[in-house]
Amino acid sequence: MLNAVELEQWESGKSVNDIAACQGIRIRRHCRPAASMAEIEAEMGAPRNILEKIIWDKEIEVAQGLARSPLNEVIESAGKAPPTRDFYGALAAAHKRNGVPALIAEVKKASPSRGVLRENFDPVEIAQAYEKHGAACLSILTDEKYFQGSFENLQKVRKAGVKCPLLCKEFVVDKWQIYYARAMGADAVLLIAAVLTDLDIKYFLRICKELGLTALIEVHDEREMERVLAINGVQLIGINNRSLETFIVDTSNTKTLLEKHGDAIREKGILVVGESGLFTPDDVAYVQNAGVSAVLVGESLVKQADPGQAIAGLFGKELVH
Ligand SMILES: O=P(O)(O)OC[C@@H](O)[C@@H](O)c1c[nH]c2ccccc12
Repeated sequence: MLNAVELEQWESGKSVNDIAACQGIRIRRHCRPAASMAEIEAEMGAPRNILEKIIWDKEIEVAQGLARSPLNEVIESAGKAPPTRDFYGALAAAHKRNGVPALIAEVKKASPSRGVLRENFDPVEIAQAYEKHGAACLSILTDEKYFQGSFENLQKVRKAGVKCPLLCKEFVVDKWQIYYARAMGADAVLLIAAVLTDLDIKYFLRICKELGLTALIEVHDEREMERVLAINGVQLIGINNRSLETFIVDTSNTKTLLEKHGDAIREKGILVVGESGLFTPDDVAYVQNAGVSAVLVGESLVKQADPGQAIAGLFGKELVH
C-alpha cells in the first residue's frame, strides 16, 4: 500500500523533495533512514541549516522508533489513551477571561540557539508551577538531541495530574509520531509548514482529527502563511518570530503577517499564537495589538528561578483560571 505522499510521487514522477521545492520548502528529506549520516551526506552534501539537520536526524530516529514500537501497536495504545482535553477551547476561554493573550507555557530545558536554559530541570515541577500561575496550556519539548526533551517528560507531566491541555513539541515528519504523541498523553501536536508539504499537512490533520488532537500549524513567512490558509480545517496557526533556519528572532514578523492576513484568519475562526522571543509585558502587548489570541513562551519563563512567578512578570499581572 502506498501512502498519500508516495502515491502523489508515483503519479507525478516527482520526488518528495521536488514536490516540496515547488511549494517553496527549502528543507530536504534524505528518505534513507537505514543509511549512516556519512552516506547520506556523501549523496546530498551537508545539511544546509540547523532545521534540515534536525529533520535528517529525525528521519532516522523515527525509523528506530518504528522498529521498537510498530505502528499497529502505537495506534492501538493511542486508541486506549484517556480522551484529549480541548487545547483550542482552553486558549479561547483564557483569552476571553484574562483580556490578554492566553499563555502556552513551554517546558524547555535547552535549545540549539541558546544552549542549556536551566540546570536542575524538573519538568513536572515546572509544569505544575505554570499551571498554578494561570497558564492555559503547556508545551512539552520532546526532541532529545537538540532540546534535551523527551516523550517521557510528556508522559510524566500528564501522569502527575496536570490538567492543562498539553502540546507535544516535536518535529513531526511521520504519522507514527502523531500516534505516539497521543499514546503518551498529548492533546495537541505541532506541525511545521517549513518542513511539511501541503499534502503532508492535510494528511496529518486528518489523523489529528481522528484522534481528537488539535494541530498547531507553525508558519514563519508569507509563503507558508498562504499555503496554510488554503488548507481546510486549520484551527490554530502559530507565527514563529524565530527562523528555525537562521535563528534570527524578530517579533515584527507576527505584525507583518497579520497585517496582511488578519481578515482572512478572523473570517475562518482561526486563532493565532505568537511564538518565541517574548520577554516583557511590552512584547506581549505588541503581539496582542498585532492580533494574536495566545502566546507561546519558553526561555523567558524557564530561565527565572521561579518559572511560575515569572508569568505575572511577563504579563504585568496575575493570570487566573
Ligand atoms: O523560548 P522562546 O523564545 O520563548 O520560544 C518558545 C517557542 O516558541 C520555541 O521553543 C519554538 C517555536 N517553534 C518551535 C519549533 C521547534 C522547537 C522549538 C520551537
